[in-house]
Amino acid sequence: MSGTGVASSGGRPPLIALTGVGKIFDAGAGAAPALLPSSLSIADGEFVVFLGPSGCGKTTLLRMISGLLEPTCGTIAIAGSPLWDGGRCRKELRSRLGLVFQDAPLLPWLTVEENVRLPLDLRGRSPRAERQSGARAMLALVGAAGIGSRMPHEISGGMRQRVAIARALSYDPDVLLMDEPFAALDAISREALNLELQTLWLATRKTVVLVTHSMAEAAFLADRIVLFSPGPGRIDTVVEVPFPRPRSRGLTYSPEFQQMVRDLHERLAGLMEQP
Ligand SMILES: Nc1ncnc2c1ncn2[C@@H]1O[C@H](COP(=O)(O)OP(=O)(O)OP(=O)(O)O)[C@@H](O)[C@H]1O
Repeated sequence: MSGTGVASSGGRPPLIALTGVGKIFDAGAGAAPALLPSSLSIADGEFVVFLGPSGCGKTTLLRMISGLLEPTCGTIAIAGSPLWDGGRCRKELRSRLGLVFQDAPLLPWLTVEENVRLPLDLRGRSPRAERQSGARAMLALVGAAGIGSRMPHEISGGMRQRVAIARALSYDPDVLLMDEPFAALDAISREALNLELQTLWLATRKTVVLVTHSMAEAAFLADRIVLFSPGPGRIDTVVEVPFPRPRSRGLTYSPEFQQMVRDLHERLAGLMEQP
């Protein structure tokens, strides 16, 4: 396992460039920073995982990259253009970012297919038939073909997360931002979805930024793992994951994989012990 405190994307041009990005929620006296200034470059097509203890600012940083939350300091650039412009998130850049959260907020009065189609329907730029076929193709891509006419309460938690991913992909974003997308699932479903997410990523080569607490999930999915120090958090180290793809379930039983998980554990424990 190699690690570096320099958060670069290995010489490739960054799709996402974070420079000194930090956040203080309440700038009043005594307010503690949620994230200390942090820098990172993410290349087009990379799979990056944010890993760190609770409260270290992973979600805060992901929300800032998604354009939902304005940084207190620093700059975020998407394909070389600043995401924020005079306190406003630039819509044309935000539309290049797809979001998936832990509990997929599907609208309960719409069918699965209507939920997936919703971003396209709201934009209304393409004909209805095209939106319908696009939504079906996205459901097939995430392993949820044939459930389009069901209602959200009729499908399992794993299926709901698949639907949320299909919806995020429906408008063909360049980047998929995922905040603990599988945390609420049982271990078997989570493992299956990790395998499917890898397959999806290999097929689409979207840039993915995923937040997790799971060291095994990070080691299985990531090209690079970004380790955060505890609160007030900041990006501490970036670790390259050497395992070739496609990665199989068998990899997780190998001594190399288990060593990597142990190393991650020790690094995080070391960060927790720092004064
Ligand atoms: N809206 C908010 N207002 C005030 N403080 C906040 C807000 N959101 C987060 N924080 C604080 O910012 C810090 C970082 O929170 P954040 O949710 O980003 O951490 P995290 O690493 O994602 O944690 P977890 O892994 O538990 O989800 C925490 O101290 C949290 O209490």
